[in-house]
Amino acid sequence: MIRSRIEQVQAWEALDSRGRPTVAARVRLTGGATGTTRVPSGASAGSHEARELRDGGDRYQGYGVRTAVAGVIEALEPAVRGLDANDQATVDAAIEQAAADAGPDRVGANSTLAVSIATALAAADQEGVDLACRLAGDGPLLLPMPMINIVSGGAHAGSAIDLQDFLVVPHGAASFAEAIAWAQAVRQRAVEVARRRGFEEAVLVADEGGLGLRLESNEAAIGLVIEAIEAAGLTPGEQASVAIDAAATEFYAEGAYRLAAEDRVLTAEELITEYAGWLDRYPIVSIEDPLAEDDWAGWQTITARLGGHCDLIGDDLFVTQRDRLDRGIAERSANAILIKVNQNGLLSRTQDVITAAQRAGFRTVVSARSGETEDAWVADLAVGWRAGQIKVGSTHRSERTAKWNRLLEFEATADTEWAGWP
Ligand SMILES: C=C(OP(=O)(O)O)C(=O)O
Ligand SMILES: [Mg+2]
Repeated sequence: MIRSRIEQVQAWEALDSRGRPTVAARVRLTGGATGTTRVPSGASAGSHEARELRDGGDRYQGYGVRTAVAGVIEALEPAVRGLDANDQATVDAAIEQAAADAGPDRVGANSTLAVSIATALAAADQEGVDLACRLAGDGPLLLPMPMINIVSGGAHAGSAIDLQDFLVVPHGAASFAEAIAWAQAVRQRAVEVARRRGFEEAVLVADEGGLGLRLESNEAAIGLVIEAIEAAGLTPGEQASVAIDAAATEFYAEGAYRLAAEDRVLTAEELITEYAGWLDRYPIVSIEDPLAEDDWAGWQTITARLGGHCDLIGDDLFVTQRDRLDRGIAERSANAILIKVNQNGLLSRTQDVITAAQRAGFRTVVSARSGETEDAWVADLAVGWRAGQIKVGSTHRSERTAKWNRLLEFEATADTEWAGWP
């Protein structure tokens, strides 16, 4: 008997970290192994992402996923039952075909990802190894450099400021554990810095655990992170620097970038000049989504101007889709990519995207979503695919610490390499 055949797929509604329903699934194999997962969900989602299916109507204010759960049971389980879970590509192809046959009103990317990931976890369970080891094959596991949210704005913090994330990158750390310890100290000090500036609400955390502060400008958030780095006893630029996720699609409309917190409207050229000024004044190692998802011309301009100075990471630009990445590589738009498996909807296709990006010399950052769960497998993806960097939120929310703790466990118990600043 082949013990790794898929015998059963179960699915149900679980809750994500925003308290919204999300699809959960369990895959059981003939040998008794199981894989269980809950899928994450974005708030500042790109419009070209694989679509998650939501019920609409009044139930859970339109956030229910009963239809997506039914899609797993009725459309996907019959398609994958009997397949070998060790053959992820064949399972994913069957999921993709069944999803296409059923149509987007019955099966969403949240349905397909649940089965795809649960299959990979079941196969790892059957083999008695971590998912990271299966993904790495014979290669060594690489612990990624973390970037950790300190100040939040945009869709994750009630638009307190316009740009979405101001993060710390502890690139001078000698190990992953030291990197987390430094980042945690910076996050802790940021609360004190904010209180000194009169922000009593600095105890409030945004969706990914950053501080949601109504600062006087977006640039002020950079200054606050730098001050917190210094307060933690670290040297900005040498031991720790700033990363930004502008999530610019969220403040772009009709050809212009509107910074509401500063009452300014900028063209792409003016916004690029703004970023260039920040790069002159502060140690900034990366800017994610500096421009909107379809502003390809702006992306070309910023990559030509600033690509030699920092990572320009495409999130909403690429949405972990191969065709958009290929265009970015050909046109020299961006020099790095954010990898979010639920933007794609299938594990093996996501692996194809990160492999293509690495071959093209792009930096790669595996990322969680703003709506997360206690699942930690995103850490396995980063380590097994040797991404080099990871972004899963702050050190102050347990759906985030689940991932940091998984990486700390890898460092303490497995044979790993430390990416350092890749
Ligand atoms: C993680 C992010 O946010 P969301 O999940 O809301 O898209 C992001 O924009 O990088
Ligand atoms: Mg982003």
